Amino acid sequence: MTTPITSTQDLHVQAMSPLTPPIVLREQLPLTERAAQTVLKGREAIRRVLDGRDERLLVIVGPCSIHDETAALEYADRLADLARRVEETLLVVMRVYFEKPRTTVGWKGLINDPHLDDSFDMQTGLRIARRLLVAINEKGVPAATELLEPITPQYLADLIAWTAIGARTTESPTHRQMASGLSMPVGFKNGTDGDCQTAIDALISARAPHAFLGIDAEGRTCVVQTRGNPWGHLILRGGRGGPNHSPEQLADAVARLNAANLPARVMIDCSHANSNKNPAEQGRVFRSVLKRTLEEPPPERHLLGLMLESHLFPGNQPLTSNRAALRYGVSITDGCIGWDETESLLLQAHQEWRAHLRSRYTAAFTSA
Ligand SMILES: O=C[C@H](O)[C@H](O)COP(=O)(O)O
Ligand SMILES: C=C(OP(=O)(O)O)C(=O)O
Repeated sequence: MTTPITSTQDLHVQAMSPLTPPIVLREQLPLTERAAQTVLKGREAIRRVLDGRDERLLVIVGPCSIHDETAALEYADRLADLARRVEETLLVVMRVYFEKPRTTVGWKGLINDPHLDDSFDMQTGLRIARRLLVAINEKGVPAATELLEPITPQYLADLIAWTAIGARTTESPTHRQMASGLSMPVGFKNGTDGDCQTAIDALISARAPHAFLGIDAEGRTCVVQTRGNPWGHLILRGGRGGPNHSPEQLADAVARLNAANLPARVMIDCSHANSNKNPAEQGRVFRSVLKRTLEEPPPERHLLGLMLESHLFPGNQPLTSNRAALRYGVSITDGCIGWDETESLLLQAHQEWRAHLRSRYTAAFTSA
């Protein structure tokens, strides 16, 4: 008589439910011609800002997380109009964040739990995310997101112009490998400890080719071989010790990028630990970084752009699955600045940057 074999795996797994393969969702919600143009033009514009062919500032702005399609579309409409008004000086890309990394536990974003009730209907989450990205790109607004699950890009990456790897995953080999195969520029945040070396190591890693386990468009597990992504860049977001956007901290980051033979262009995230998670601080950080940059002589301009967490209305609110109890256009994750402040910050940046560029052109013309 044989002894029954005791099961040794899935001991802590409750259930597994198969998902529609990426190719099926992509066929059901296809990349339209207009959306593709927005993605391609957005990525090319970002690459031009990154390598200095375009002197505009890149501004990644939008909600901390998306939980309500209607509010996201209203935000995109407003941003489309504002982006046109400031396009001479600012390249505006909307934060359309569907995946939230958590320090411990909490709501993990619209893809993970679209009904906000721990039902984890990711099939619907992916569908809403894709539908929203098509609609936002159709409005001519390029989209930025954080990619957290390495499965997600097969479902959505054709609609993304710019990606972040967050503070909690910058050190993860999986995310560095994923970034090495992504088609768009990728910003790496410094780690939650505030040290930018983790992100610099990530930049080196993501520029290199990798081979790793992933999925293809049909959803089959496969070996993915990448070419390396040359469009990685550093984002300073502060850390446990406080903000890291001071002139000295920026100079230190630039020195480290130079030492690693990486392009010395840095984005400053005005939110997160750079504002001590206080949304009221974001405007002050934005204005102070901008003012400093305006005073720097042009060849030393290391500021690539700025990030703002902004929604239709300021602040945040506790999450509840009772949607009727949620205030419209208010974040359910980190506190955001409201639309009025967003508009005034971007318009002010536009005016100051335009005056700055014009005075430089005039000086160049006069001295020629
Ligand atoms: O941007 C959002 C949050 O800062 C991030 O998801 C971490 O949030 P938590 O520390 O509240 O989990
Ligand atoms: C989670 C985010 O940022 P960080 O990784 O800097 O905490 C974010 O930008 O939503």
